[in-house]
Amino acid sequence: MCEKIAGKVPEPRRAAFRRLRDETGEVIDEALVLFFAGPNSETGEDCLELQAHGSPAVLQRLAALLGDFPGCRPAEPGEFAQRAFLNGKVDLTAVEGLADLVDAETEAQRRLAVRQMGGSLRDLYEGWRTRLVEILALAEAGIDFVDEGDVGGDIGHTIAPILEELRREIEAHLSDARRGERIRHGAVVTLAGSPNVGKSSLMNALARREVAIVTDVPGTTRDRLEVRLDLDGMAVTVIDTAGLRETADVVEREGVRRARLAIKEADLVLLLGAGGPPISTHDGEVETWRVESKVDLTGSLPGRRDDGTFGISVKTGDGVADLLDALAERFRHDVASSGDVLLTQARHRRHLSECVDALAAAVRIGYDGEPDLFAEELRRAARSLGRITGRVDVEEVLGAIFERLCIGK
Ligand SMILES: Nc1nc2c(c(=O)[nH]1)N(C=O)[C@@H](CNc1ccc(C(=O)N[C@@H](CCC(=O)O)C(=O)O)cc1)CN2
Ligand SMILES: Nc1nc2c(ncn2[C@@H]2O[C@H](COP(=O)(O)OP(=O)(O)OP(=O)(O)O)[C@@H](O)[C@H]2O)c(=O)[nH]1
Ligand SMILES: [Mg+2]
Repeated sequence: MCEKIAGKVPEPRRAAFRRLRDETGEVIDEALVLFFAGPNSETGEDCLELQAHGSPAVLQRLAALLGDFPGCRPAEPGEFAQRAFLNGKVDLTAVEGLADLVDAETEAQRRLAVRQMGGSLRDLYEGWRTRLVEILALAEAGIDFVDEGDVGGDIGHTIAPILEELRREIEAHLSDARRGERIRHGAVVTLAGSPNVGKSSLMNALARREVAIVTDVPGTTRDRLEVRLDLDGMAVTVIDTAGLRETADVVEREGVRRARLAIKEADLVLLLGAGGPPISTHDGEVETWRVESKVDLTGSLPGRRDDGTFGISVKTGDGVADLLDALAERFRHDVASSGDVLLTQARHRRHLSECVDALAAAVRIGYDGEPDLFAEELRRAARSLGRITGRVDVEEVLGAIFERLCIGK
């Protein structure tokens, strides 16, 4: 430890009150000081915290004084987490969990992130990797000693079902209907329909503020507008779009093109119409709910109807709460599953798919078919799992993960 502060550092993990002074003895601030002795700290290194009053003047003066300490400099973005990783305190999935926790807006996002930070994914993936490495050891023992004649024998029969079981487990984890990723990113609900049907009015009602311009001129909305809602713990992005119609106006035509894109990327489309025949979105793929708007004018029934459609009036407010309830209900399953061990990143999905491919190749080749090639596929499968937690080929994934974290994390 630096000799300037030796003897003045409080006992580890006990907050102490200290007056922070400059060289002349002038008091800069009154602070709480907390010392963590490595390796029992967040980064695994010695950490000294000065919990001062956060005004710009105090921080600037402290930063300047600390800059004079040998080896002291401001942290790079994500450097604390990076050091924790490099010192073996956490794996990559825990760092990703921490980054998600810092960004979490809803209860489902928080719960998913905190579990991941606590090692839920690391345990799962490292567990699979350990099993693979054991099988690999068995296979390699067979390969190495095959000339000696005795170990080879039945290895192929022993290994095949274990590999199949592993592959099945990983595939089940992969086919989760993207629940984890949807919780993390938020579900997307797109408001669509002809011009003037009240999409932007509904948007404003859902957002409880005037996000979108509303006028009685058809074709008012051209840009795509987004708001984030917290529906009983689920993050939902609602997108308002340009009314769908053929038009010679170049600007509006671009708006309609973007509206169609927003419909494609939606988890759910609310297709608004002022009664009359249903409007086609030209896309049967996306789940679509029909919403009859302006029921105060038509006299139609507000709320959810027996045929699954909704009636709303943004003017009187009738039916809007029912629609919100139904949306929350629609995503309740996702919120409930935030306590499960879920895949949360496309990065995990990619490596897991590689792993499954390699396992399938290994099974196809078979230990008895071509032991060297078989073992090579198993190594490829283990490497893919190792990349998720950061046990191998770390460099290429590091930057992408750590730069998401803010300075000082
Ligand atoms: N004041 C303060 N609050 C904070 C942080 C911090 O660094 N300082 N954190 C910053 O992100 C978070 C807490 N994260 C922490 C993570 C690990 C350890 C730690 O001392 N770990 C030891 C002992 C663990 C234990 O007692 O179980 C270790 O891992 O060995 C401390 C804080 C949120 N709140
Ligand atoms: N009476 C009544 N008028 C409504 C209701 N909802 C919207 N309006 C009116 O309908 C007109 C069009 O509303 P908008 O929300 O701008 O419609 P839009 O679908 O966004 O229209 P575009 O952006 O042009 O596609 C405005 O004059 C609104 O005040 C409603 O529930 N009842
Ligand atoms: Mg509009």
